[in-house]
Amino acid sequence: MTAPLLEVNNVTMRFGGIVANRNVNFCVEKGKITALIGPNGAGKTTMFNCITGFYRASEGNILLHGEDGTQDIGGLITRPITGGSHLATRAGIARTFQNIRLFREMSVVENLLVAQHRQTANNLLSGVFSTPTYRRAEREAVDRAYYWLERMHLAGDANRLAGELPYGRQRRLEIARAMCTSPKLICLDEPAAGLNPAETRELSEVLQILRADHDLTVLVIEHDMGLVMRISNHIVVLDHGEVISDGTPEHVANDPAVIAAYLGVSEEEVQ
Ligand SMILES: Nc1ncnc2c1ncn2[C@@H]1O[C@H](COP(=O)(O)OP(=O)(O)OP(=O)(O)O)[C@@H](O)[C@H]1O
Repeated sequence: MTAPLLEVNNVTMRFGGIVANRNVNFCVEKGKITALIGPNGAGKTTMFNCITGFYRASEGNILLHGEDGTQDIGGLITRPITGGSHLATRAGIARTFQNIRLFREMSVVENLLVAQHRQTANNLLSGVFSTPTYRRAEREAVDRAYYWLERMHLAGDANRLAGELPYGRQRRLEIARAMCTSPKLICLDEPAAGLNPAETRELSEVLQILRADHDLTVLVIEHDMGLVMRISNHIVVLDHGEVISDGTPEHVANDPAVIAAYLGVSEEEVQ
């Protein structure tokens, strides 16, 4: 096992009396594709929201390791005054959403430039006076946007309105936008939802290319088991908020606890 990029340690997340995640532990290895799966209501999206800094876990911690040290995601989002989920993005965690959230009235390329706002907007004065540093940052942002459009096979759509793209392309645009933040870890929430089989195949190729060519680490929630088994190096299974299985695709696919959870029967009935 290579070094973990992300560690989820004893995370419990409560909404009043509802326990969405209970004492969850798992690691995301650097340069691998890890899938988080489980039946509906298992707590996958809640876990994602904790990892990406949208929620502060009620208990436990989530650590992102990097060459620049270790960041505690819960600590970043609750930092006094400046804290928030943007600090998780800044630390190197990007995400896409179950329901696509693009700027629909902006062009495709504008969506990618907005994502790079932090890199380009050094300060107000450099923008007003269009200093050489500011112009270089702008050029780099445009280059990065077109680079990811090419990689996601969207270059021909650069000037179309994002909201006018077919659904499968909008999904790829969300991934391109996340990649423009130069993440260490990209978290994809049901990227194949609503895609037809051809689009799903294309998505699986894109994810494998991202991992192989860019040494990217991917954490994905997905219900399409064909896709999960094809692309994942490691699978974590949640049921009723708890981890019930963790291992290779072969291990998880043959685990009686996982089969029971998906069939809605007890483990003894499967064995
Ligand atoms: N903001 C919230 N307030 C109260 N309960 C919540 C909230 N978010 C999630 N829950 C509850 O937590 C549990 C886990 O929900 P979650 O959305 O994380 O599951 P999931 O595995 O992502 O489900 P699905 O596969 O259907 O998207 C559910 O019982 C859900 O009703």
